[in-house]
Amino acid sequence: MTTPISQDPGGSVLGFHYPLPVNCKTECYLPVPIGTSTNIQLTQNPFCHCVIPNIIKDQDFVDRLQEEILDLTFSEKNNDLYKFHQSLEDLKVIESPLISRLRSFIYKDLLKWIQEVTGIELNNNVDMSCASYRYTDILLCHDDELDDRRVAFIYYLVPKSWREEDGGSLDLFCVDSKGEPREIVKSIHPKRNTFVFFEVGPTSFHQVSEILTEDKTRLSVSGWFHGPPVYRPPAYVEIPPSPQPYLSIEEEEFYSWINPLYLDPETQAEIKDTFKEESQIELHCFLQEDKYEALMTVLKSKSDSQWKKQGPAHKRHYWSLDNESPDIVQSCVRFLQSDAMFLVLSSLTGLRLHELAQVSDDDDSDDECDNKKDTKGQAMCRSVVRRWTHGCYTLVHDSDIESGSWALDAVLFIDCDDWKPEYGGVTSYIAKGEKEELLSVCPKANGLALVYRDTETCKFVKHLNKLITELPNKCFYDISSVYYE
Ligand SMILES: O=C(O)CCC(=O)C(=O)O
Ligand SMILES: [Fe+2]
Repeated sequence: MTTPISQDPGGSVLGFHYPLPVNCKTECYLPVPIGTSTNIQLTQNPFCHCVIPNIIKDQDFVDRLQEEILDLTFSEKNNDLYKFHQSLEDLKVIESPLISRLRSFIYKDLLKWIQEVTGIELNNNVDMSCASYRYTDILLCHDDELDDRRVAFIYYLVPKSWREEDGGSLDLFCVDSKGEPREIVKSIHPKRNTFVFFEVGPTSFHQVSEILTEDKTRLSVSGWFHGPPVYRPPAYVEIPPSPQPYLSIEEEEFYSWINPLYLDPETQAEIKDTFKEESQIELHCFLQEDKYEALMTVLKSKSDSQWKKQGPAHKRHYWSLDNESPDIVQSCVRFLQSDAMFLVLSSLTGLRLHELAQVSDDDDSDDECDNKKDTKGQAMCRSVVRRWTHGCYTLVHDSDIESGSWALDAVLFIDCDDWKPEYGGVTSYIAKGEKEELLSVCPKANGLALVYRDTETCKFVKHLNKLITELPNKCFYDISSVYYE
């Protein structure tokens, strides 16, 4: 049994004549709609979503709508999660004829239909904007949950020639037992004049994969239907591996690693002055050249299977080294975690990372630091060896315990000659809840980037995009250490 959604054929300006499906709570494949040659697919897996191809019958309307959208002003949106352009105008009130008609189609006809099909209660709150994704743009894994969003929708206006290889698929993730995204189980490739909607909930993890075509634009109109908020279970909080106190290594071993420049008291004093002023500094040529080269050679010789993929996708994607066999990489980590290194870092930063560290009088000037130092115990450190390839990133997330404490970040970059910020892979520091970037660190070969961050600062590594495939190596490595006073 079917019922046309539009009671008045004249009123259905966009030619929406799909029959109303009955009892669509389970996976089903709806009958061919009247007047079109395609099918609606409503699916429950991995979460309730629906693809309506060819939704608007009038192709001329679609083409003119696109022209009207392209006349809007777009502004760049760029942060840890995304890079694309979004319309500036408020589409809630915009009066351009075709966009207004699309809006009323979505918020009258479609809203009613979606409520019936999904059983989700919706109100008349409207959210709608246009997005334009170009080469290397992306929207990483997220769940859309915010306040009373209940159903997300996207109407695609990509060129007819859009192919799978052009990227920009809407990827849907399934979740693991902790409710975190595990893997992509479905990719919806954008098609002109296709309308997609899905239920927003704790498991609605999805992403827009990177745009890989240089000459086509993925244009879309998207937004949310709102309704009574639903219960959201608290997000899983992960416990990072515990930091460790410093290790003892042979003096000789320590001196074989470090560039002697950084042991010179005068240089140390200069670095410390800059660091105290700016809370950050980049130390060039940090390792002795022969050690750096040897370290790089061994890292490059590691097989893919020695690199372990780190997730989940709504927090991070990079490769970390499963370092079991003793080799030069492990020696470098031991050097970075050594008591001598804690002491040198104290001299370079003025932080008290070692009981023998001299803390000068002017170190007591900062009240905030004072309070913190009163409560400190033994200094600790944690290190990870990472490989950054095309598609890697980290995201800022609410349940990040890591960014809840004062810490000194020390990242040693390897094999990243000629790295350009537009490739991604840049570490950005931002104040919690703010958009403005406080600092960005671009990988520099054999550079040690030191950043002292407070509890209100978080960091992320920007998505590494397709531009890195220009480079012969197509990746870089780092050893990231965090020191706690
Ligand atoms: O454009 C798409 O396919 C999805 C967009 C999306 O997920 C969003 O804007 O939150
Ligand atoms: Fe989304």
